Formats: sequence, C-alpha cells, structure tokens
Amino acid sequence: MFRVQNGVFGYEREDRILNGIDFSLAEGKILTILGPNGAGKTTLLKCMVGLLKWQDGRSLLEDRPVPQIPAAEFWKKVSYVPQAKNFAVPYSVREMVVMGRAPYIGVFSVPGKMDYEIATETMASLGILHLQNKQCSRISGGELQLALIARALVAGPKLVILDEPESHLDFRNQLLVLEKLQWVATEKGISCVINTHYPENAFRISDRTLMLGRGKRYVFGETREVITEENLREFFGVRVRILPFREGERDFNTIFPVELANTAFL
Ligand SMILES: Nc1ncnc2c1ncn2[C@@H]1O[C@H](COP(=O)(O)OP(=O)(O)OP(=O)(O)O)[C@@H](O)[C@H]1O
Repeated sequence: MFRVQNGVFGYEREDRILNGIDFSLAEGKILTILGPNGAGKTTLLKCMVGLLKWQDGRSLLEDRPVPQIPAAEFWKKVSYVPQAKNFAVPYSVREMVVMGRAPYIGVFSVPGKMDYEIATETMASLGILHLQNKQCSRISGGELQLALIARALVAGPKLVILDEPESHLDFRNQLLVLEKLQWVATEKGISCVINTHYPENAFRISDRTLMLGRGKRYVFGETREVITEENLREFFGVRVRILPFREGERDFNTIFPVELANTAFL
C-alpha cells in the first residue's frame, strides 16, 4: 500500500544522507525504522510523506506517486504523529483529538456532532476517554502519546507514521503504546511506520524493519532477518547477544548489549 522507490536525499546536495532507499509496506503491517542518532530516520519519515522532497526516486501510496495526490486527500489517508516531547498545546485532550478531523472540516467551519462522536469512540477504544477534559499539558507522557495516536486515528487513515512513540515512556507505558499500535494494525488494518531507538520493541511488534546506518547504508527486510547480532554491531557499533526465549505460547527476544565494538563506519 505504501512504497519508496530509489529514494535519494541530502540537506546539502553533495552530502546525501539517504541513497537508493527501496522498501514497501503492505496493509495492516508494521514497519520499524532503526538506526543510530543522526542516521536520517526523521528525515526519511519527512521524505516519505512529502514534507521534504526526494531529490531522486519517489514515494507511492496505493500505487500513486505522493506528489500527485492532492494534499486534502493525502492527509485523510496518512497521519503523522510527532514526538510527544515537542508537543505542548493549551487544549483539552478532547479538543486536541478532534483536531485530527481537520481534513474533513472546512476552513471556516468548526467540528460537528459527528466529529466529536468519532473522537469519543476513538478515545474509548484507546482507553483514554476518562482524560478527555484534562489539559494536554497536565497529563503524563504515556497518556499524551495515546492522545496523539487518537488524534491520528480520527481521520480514518490507512497509514500512520509515528516518530519515536515510546521514547520517554516508562516500562509499562511503552508496552501499553506498543500493544495499542499492534491493535491498530491487526484489528483496524492500518499500516504503521514507527521510528524507534529500541531494537527489542521493533522485534516485538514489527513485521518489517529498515535499519539505517551512517554513510548511506541500510538494510530492509523481515524484522528477524534485519535485527541480527551482526547488523547491530555493524550499524550501532555495539556487540550484542540476542537471546530468544518462550513464554507460554509466545516467542520473545532479549537483546543484551555486551560491549562497544570497533567498526570502521562509526
Ligand atoms: N533541517 C536540517 N538541515 C540540515 N541538516 C539537517 C536538518 N535536519 C537534520 N539534519 C541533519 O541530518 C542528519 C539526519 O538527521 P535526522 O534528524 O533525520 O536523524 P535521526 O536518525 O532521526 O536522528 P535521532 O535518532 O538523533 O533523532 C543529521 O546529521 C542532522 O544533523
């Protein structure tokens, strides 16, 4: 449903950060993007949705080149969730969530009954309805992240793109946000692209992973083929052990950092 073909980008023309990026994401699947600080993860998200312009190559949504899709139509199908830490608005959770209906509301109009009903339903499905009258500046980081996800969902998107949704959250809230995102993908059939700093989280919820390194290198594929001891050593400069274990019916992986590794690229 979404793909990037030969994506090339650099803030300075001669100094490219992204080179020849190719990947695709099917409906209802989760893609995580991993990589060290400064590798270009946020830049990739911005290029994907057209906030930055690819210098070569293109993004396609449902087989249509993104620049050819009218903005009003595009933002009904794609929602972008920024990092919660940069997000301080003087609104109640309910007002903030209903703003996600903007692509359906005329420039000179205000949200109607139906918009509020959709917002209420979405907050309830994410378990945050009890917060609806609280100010966004007075809720916890985890609650704010769920409110931002609710705001993204009220437009009824086919693709949600999230920039580090579980950063700055405690252990439990990380799990809560990850489980809600899995629910969004599997129950609602919405595809998700998630920037994360946590390989274990990527292992836990993603179908595909794109690991981005400095110096224009990347690997893309099935998560368990991309998150390997070799790739983590090469891309992050850390020697890790990946330790699989089974709990009930489910398989998990612990990724344990053993020591810094010397690599030519870092
Ligand atoms: N507006 C800009 N103009 C010039 N260079 C930029 C701009 N934004 C980012 N960069 C540079 O591009 C590179 C990639 O930045 P980006 O924010 O995409 O990395 P990232 O992988 O998301 O990093 P982090 O994990 O630290 O959030 C960095 O070297 C950064 O300094």
